[in-house]
Amino acid sequence: MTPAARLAAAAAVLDSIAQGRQPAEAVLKAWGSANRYAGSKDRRAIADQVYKVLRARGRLVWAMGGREDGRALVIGALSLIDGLSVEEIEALHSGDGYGPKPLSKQERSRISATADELPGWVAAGLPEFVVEDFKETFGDRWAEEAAGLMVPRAPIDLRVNAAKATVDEVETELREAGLSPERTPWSAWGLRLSAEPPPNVQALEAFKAGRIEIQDEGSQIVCWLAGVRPGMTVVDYCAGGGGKTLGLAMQGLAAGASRVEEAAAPERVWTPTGWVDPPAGTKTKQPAPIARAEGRLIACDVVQKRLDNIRPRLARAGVEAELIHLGPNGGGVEDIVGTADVVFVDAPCTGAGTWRRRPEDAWRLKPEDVDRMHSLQTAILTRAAKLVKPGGRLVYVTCSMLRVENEATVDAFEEDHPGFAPVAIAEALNEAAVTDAGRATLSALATGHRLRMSPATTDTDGFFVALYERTA
Ligand SMILES: C[S@@+](CC[C@H](N)C(=O)[O-])C[C@H]1O[C@@H](n2cnc3c(N)ncnc32)[C@H](O)[C@@H]1O
Repeated sequence: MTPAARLAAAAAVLDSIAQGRQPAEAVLKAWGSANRYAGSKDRRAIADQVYKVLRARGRLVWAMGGREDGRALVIGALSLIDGLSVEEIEALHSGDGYGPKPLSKQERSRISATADELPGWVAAGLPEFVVEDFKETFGDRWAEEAAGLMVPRAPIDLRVNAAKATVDEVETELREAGLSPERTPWSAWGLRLSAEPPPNVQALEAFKAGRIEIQDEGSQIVCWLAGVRPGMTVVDYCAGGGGKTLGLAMQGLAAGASRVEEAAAPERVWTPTGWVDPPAGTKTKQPAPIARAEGRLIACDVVQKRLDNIRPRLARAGVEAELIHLGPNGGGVEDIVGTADVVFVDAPCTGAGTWRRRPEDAWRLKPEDVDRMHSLQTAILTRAAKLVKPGGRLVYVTCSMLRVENEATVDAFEEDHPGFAPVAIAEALNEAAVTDAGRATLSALATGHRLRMSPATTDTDGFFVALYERTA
């Protein structure tokens, strides 16, 4: 494809992203499948152009006089981000072949204009109501936090599965596969891969055999703060894709079972009616060992499909868990009420902490979505709290950076639940699978029982966590 044709394709992809709810990555993949003539270099160049625009969208809409279509945003990016002259941009818009049609008078005048003074929220690259929330939360540091959220190419973090390997073993294995993993600074079980060039983690033997999972370091840390120990009853109340379920399971491994003997473990396969042993002599690709945690691990969700999707992940990791499909008002867990040692609430949220990976979500968010999330989170936390036994721990987590979903939600919970006492993050870190640097840094960042991580402060996705112990 010519450079001009790639620009036209990027504009079309941006229009599809704006019209739907699909992640940008999925839209790009679909475009690639529908346009087989595009080679890998073309697809890469188009993806780069698309993400460049998504990360600077607010600024580009502003520069292009309020236009939000893909063509205008691509033209704006060529001028504002790539620094191309009007003539260079015109040359790419000759209308020849599959390239975009010539610039209109209005487009030419927009990119010829000297840059206006940008309002703060436009310069920050976030929606205006988000910037207001950031100012309240971060004070003078708001712009730094906002910039961190829109940085390109967030690294890819892996969590090593203690049931199957050590960090040293996986690090060696990945190096032998030609990758350059580094230890994550805070989580003791994390390895970090550069996003450039993008590694195909799912194709790695270590992934297929369940020795690693893709999990942001911040997400690993919130699991370690749950304080799960062997023998406990642990409820992952909003289990979703099961990422945290697997992290929690790792903490619950009995000391003696922390490494599974692959040869000794029976191979079992998942069928719709449960786990069965395959007939003698059958070879199966199912990862063999089940690292049986002592106690109970229960993963709940209101969406059955999400629970179904956890099964292969559990199987790959060699973990057993009970899966419970919750009713719309939390029905289905009556027998657990007041019995759980740990209830982990990874609440539905706007995902504003992950915008460095999915910048398109920033522009889809409406203020009313955030308020709706706050109400849902408060209701879920209240329901989930009932499952905690006296002396047990309640963990509230979001991957949002917004005060309304974090401080405001736990403020409301604390006011209505005097029987839940705060547990200091610093105290929880003493038992957590973190490095010495992690213990020091995260303790210093915490405000008592609340901790906020972010791209700007911890180089992780944005996470908020609050810890409680049921005292009455
Ligand atoms: C942030 S996601 C969980 C991500 C997951 N813990 C992980 O690490 O992969 C939130 C989940 O909460 C679920 N959810 C939404 N409403 C709920 C409710 N009322 N009760 C329990 N879970 C709910 C959603 O279906 C979604 O899967």
